[in-house]
Amino acid sequence: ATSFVILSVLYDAVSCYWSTPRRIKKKMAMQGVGGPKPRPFLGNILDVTALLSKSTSQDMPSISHDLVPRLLPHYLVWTAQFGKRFIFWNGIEPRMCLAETDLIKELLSKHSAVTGKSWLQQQGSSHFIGRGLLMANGQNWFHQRHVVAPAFLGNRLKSYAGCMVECTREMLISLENEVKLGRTEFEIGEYMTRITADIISKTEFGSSYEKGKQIFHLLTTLQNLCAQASRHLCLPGSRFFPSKYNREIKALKGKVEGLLMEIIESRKECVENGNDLLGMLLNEMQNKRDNKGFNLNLQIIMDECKTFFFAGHETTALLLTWTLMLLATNPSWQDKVRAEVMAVCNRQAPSLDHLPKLSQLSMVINESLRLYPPASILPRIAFEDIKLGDLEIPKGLSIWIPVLAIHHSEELWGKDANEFKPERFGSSKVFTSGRFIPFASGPRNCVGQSFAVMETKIILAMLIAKFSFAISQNYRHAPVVVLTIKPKYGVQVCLTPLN
Ligand code: HEM
Repeated sequence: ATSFVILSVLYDAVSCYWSTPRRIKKKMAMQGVGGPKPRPFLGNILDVTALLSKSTSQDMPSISHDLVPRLLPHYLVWTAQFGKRFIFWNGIEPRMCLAETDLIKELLSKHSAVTGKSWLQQQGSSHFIGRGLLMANGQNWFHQRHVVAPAFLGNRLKSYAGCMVECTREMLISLENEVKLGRTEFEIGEYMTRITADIISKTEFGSSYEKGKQIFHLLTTLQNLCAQASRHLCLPGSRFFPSKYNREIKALKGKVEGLLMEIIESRKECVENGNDLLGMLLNEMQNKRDNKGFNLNLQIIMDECKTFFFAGHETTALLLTWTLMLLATNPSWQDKVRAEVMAVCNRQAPSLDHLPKLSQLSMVINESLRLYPPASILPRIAFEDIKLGDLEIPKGLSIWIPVLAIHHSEELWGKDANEFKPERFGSSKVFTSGRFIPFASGPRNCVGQSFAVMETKIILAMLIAKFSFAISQNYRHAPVVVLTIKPKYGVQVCLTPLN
């Protein structure tokens, strides 16, 4: 029996590290899809790192939005060499870059049930978000999505607006107080990170939100540690090494889950009344307890809570930060949006009736999502052989959709693709062409999209009505990618209160 186990482990290792990737490579090569030569175990990781460290070694010379040469230099090098479709290797995982919008649309809609998140991705994030919705696959994903989606729709979604307004009011008071004390320059990204954390903590945990914020603080540290540790994942068995990272990760994970359990325990008696996200999940767990089907257990509930924070907090903060940078450097659009907010809201806090009327603001937000999409890449893996357009995609192939490159493509957007021109979102045609995918598309799109847009509109409308802002001399334009697109040194703006 022991030799059988050893043989089967050996077989799995050879299959995972050698024969499967080579089978995939051969099948794609036969269809004319080539790519750069990989190194053993590391694939093309070193090529990507070298190109990126060169392209991001300095700040951008001006506030230009031409981000692809800086943030996806490998995409440019390899498309020039191999065409629109090419395969590169992230360690042992072959990845096909797919930039054709009709094929992307087909993949994300028609094939959503037989594609999902790869083992490598799940491993990289397993300690901080586990198998929450973002990393779930197959039937588990399907059930989790059905449980979670109602929390982001209709009246439930609307019920979060009051909390968003309240958190923004608090932020504006603190900004006003600092201005009164003589401060003029603010790193606005810090404020946006804090307000989106406040909002998600309150909507997730209701009255336990202070403890929620403590959890989120630990989760951020955990996420950074996991990002560092995942660089070594290409080495077989590395996740089992008792390294310093792995020990720290384990300890932090235990602390986060301990605190989450404390909140859950304290809520046991009042589960029925929970009108926050956690309450909804706990209710669902009680209702379905006797069902034979999908079991929403405490571990999944904890993973879901961590996932909402991870997926919803930094992305929205970055959307707000980049939009403020764009408005600070385009004063005519700032004036236009302010005039619209004044006309629609008439010095009141934005209400649910006001939000759809803020069309100039929507156009600016969309243009910001196009130029600076927080999620710059969409990854998928094929769980079965798929026929995609003229391509036969073999089971096990990872597909890498370069959202940033699609959003900046001159072929798709015209010669002014790298310019800030919100007016291009004046027509609804933009949304059907498949070239605008900041929230992905199809059944597995962002479940929090409406939440994020509502939050962004409320915060920006309230901020723009209180302050005018200009970019500071100290701002250094240096976007970098660390999972999301970030301003390396923050965004410094000078605020002037409006009367
Ligand atoms: C501007 C803000 C946001 C952006 C740009 C964004 C973008 C995205 C994208 C591109 C995906 C697909 C990822 C993939 O499948 O690889 C996604 C999924 C997801 N997002 Fe968002 N998101 C934002 C805000 C939010 C918020 C506020 C929440 C929740 C409170 C949220 C929760 C999720 C979840 C749970 C998923 C996984 C959905 C699934 O796989 O079914 N997101 N988001």
